[in-house]
Amino acid sequence: MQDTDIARRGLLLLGCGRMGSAMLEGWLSRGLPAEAVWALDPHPSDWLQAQDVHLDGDLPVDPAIALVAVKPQMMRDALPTLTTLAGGRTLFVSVAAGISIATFEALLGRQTPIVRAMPNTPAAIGRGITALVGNDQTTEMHMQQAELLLSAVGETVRLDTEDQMDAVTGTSGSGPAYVFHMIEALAAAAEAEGLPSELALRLARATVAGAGALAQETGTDPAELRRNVTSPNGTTQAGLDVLMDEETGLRRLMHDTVAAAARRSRELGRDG
Ligand SMILES: NC(=O)C1=CN([C@@H]2O[C@H](COP(=O)(O)OP(=O)(O)OC[C@H]3O[C@@H](n4cnc5c(N)ncnc54)[C@H](O)[C@@H]3O)[C@@H](O)[C@H]2O)C=CC1
Ligand SMILES: O=C(O)[C@@H]1CCC=N1
Repeated sequence: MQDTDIARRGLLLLGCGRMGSAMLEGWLSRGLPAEAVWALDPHPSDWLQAQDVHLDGDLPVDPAIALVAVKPQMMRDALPTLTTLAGGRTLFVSVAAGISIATFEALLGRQTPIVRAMPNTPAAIGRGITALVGNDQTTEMHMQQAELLLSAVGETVRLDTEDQMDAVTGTSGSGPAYVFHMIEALAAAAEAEGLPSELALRLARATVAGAGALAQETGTDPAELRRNVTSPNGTTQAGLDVLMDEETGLRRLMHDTVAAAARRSRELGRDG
């Protein structure tokens, strides 16, 4: 991140809570100089206050990117702080769930280049994935600049249309929480089988992390990886008979989970 337009002109972060901090942690650890970052947050965490970023002072004159990471419900209050930067050279990037490009254009003007993005918290360790889509004002250069920023904290993927964003939010934006709950549930089940809690959690955490890494690093079809674990009439088969039950199994639960999150994303877009 050194010697980039972002490092030279600056990055402005509006809202630096859980998601803003996860990304900022990733950028700083990948060489973005702290003095190139301006953060605005009325309730800065201890962690944020301990960074050498410009905190809650004047706006930078001409930041390359203004990244908006406030809650969707706070958007209408928070965004006017940045209107002096709208319609100029600064690229706006929003990570807010649900808030459409049209809403940003209404608040910032249609001349403003705006990228709507959906990252996730593994960005803190450089293992996030962010989906992006730009408005009519974003050029290929703007998209590449947003990708440069977000690829420093994980993978990036461009969407064909903005209406894919609600499903993306319900899948990869919220998805880490589903996986963390999987660790919790697996550990609780191990405890119920008599293991001490510390051992149960250690086994569950390493299993989810190891299986995720194996799927990611080999690129092998997860169904094949699953079959590789499953000996005919063995222990895994007995477990999967429960987990893959058509009526009560994980596929249906996950379907309903992602559908509920995507629906909430659409609601946030309507109601703020
Ligand atoms: N947490 C997550 O996993 C993800 C969150 N997001 C999006 O990121 C955004 C932030 O979410 P979180 O970080 O989870 O919430 P959060 O509540 O942890 O952070 C929001 C921050 O905004 C600050 N804030 C409130 N009013 C402000 C104002 N007027 N000006 C500047 N800052 C203000 C708050 O003090 C807080 O630190 C949301 O729009 C959410 O949809 C997107 C992807 C994943
Ligand atoms: O829960 C939320 O609304 C945010 C958006 C995706 C992940 N966290």
